[in-house]
Amino acid sequence: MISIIAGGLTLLALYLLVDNIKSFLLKRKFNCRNAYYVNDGWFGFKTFLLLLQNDRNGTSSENQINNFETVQKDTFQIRMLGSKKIVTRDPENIKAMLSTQFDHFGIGHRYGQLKPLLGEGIFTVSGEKWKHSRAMLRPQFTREQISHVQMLEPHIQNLKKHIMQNSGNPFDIQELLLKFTIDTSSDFLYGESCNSLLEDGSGLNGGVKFKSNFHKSFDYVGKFLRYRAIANGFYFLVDNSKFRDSIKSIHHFADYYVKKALEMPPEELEKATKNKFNLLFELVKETRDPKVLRDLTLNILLAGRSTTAALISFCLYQLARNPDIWLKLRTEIKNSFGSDEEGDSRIQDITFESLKKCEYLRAVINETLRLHPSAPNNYRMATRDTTLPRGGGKDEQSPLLVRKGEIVLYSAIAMHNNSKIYGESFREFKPDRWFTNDAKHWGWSYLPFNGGPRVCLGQQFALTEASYVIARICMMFSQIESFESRYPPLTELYLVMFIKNHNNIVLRI
Ligand code: HEM
Repeated sequence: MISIIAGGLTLLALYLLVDNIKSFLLKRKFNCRNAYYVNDGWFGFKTFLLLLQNDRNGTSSENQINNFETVQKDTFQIRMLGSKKIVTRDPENIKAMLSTQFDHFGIGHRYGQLKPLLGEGIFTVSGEKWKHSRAMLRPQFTREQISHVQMLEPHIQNLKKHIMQNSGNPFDIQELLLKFTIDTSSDFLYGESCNSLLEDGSGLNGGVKFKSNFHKSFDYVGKFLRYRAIANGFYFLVDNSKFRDSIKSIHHFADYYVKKALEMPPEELEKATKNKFNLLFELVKETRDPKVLRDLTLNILLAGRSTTAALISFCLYQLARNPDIWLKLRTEIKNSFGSDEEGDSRIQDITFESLKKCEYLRAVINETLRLHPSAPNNYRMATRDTTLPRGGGKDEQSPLLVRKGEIVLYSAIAMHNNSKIYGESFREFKPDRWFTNDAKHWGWSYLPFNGGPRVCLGQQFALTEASYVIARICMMFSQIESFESRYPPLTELYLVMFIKNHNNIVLRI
């Protein structure tokens, strides 16, 4: 027995020795230097516990920004639970991973982590499968941009009813926005909304009781998946029966519509598509595999619903804190589309194109996503031995060796909050910065939607939907006030960053 253990240890020592020699030679070959090393002295256990603590306290996004400021580096190395990780906010390194060296980096354990909910879809797969998924979905997004705004108005009316019920008292807009975006997403994806905003229980659509189950299940699973992502390669340990039951109820929802679409005769399907766009009907023309249809639509739902709700929620939080900006934005919107107050609302004039012309609105949204990116951090895993262009050595100008299987964490929120890029006012909400010359040079330093081949497919969709909601709120209400005194606010991170607990605001006509 002792000889087996001794043999095993010798083999391990030999493997480590050979691996270290390989690293040494690769570093020499590519002129690499090491990145600054943040060592907690406990094999990364303290770092991990701190991460969980910050998560609980709502300070994890703040902590990400502070970590870079503390070490005064744009790239550093840490050890978490024994394994080395490179952490970066350097735009050059992020660009390399997402674009110029796209093939050298993959999405790591994402498939296993998200598979129970998403199966094989654009968000979870790589290589040829990903290319196929993306090629199938891309045409739907260009078409969709044109037709989607009119579809939003009935849901705006449902949202307004809730706001009016609070008649000038604080209420949690974030909760309502999550319902709003699941209503609009289900409408867009399946041609029928789950109508979670309707108070009359009319979630009983077509005999399936979605209302209470669907959005609650989706929220629960979203939270749970975050912990599977944190567990990294050990994601399979993060599981419970509520998680599995919630997924069943989400699948039940999607399968109901998929079955309905597959049972439709082709002429009826064609007629229905002409009346009103929905993604499922378009995809049924490409494939009749129910599992593929479920996976594709749920991937879009996960990617697009909470991210857009978070953007609108943070935007209203900022507008409520900044009366001058609210006034300036309302003036632009009133000039373009009128207002309820003046009795000259021109909802029919709000289109994809006319919203794009509202420059101040776009600057307000850009600035919201700079300070509060819905996906504040992300990671990639090296698929081969490779390098990153910067981060090595004291001056961080030397390349950095990344061995196959190593994880590089990148933080959009820390990059967006870097004074070297955004100047001394980097913490302030200043939409006007988007009209300065500096803005022309931000490029890869501004990355709310990622970049490169896996850039967000729904970027225009999300910007249009958020612009529409914010424009309509400006038209319907003359005053906005916030009851969240903390700045920056405490946040919670599931897969998407939200304001922790509630975003309590008041809207008055
Ligand atoms: C403010 C709203 C949104 C933000 C900030 C956002 C951000 C992102 C980011 C950062 C990624 C890259 C994830 C990664 O590769 O690791 C992504 C991917 C994606 N997003 Fe969005 N997103 C938003 C809304 C939407 C919407 C509304 C849709 C669809 C309706 C959508 C569809 C997708 C899809 C399909 C991908 C995967 C692309 C691929 O891997 O090829 N997103 N999004």
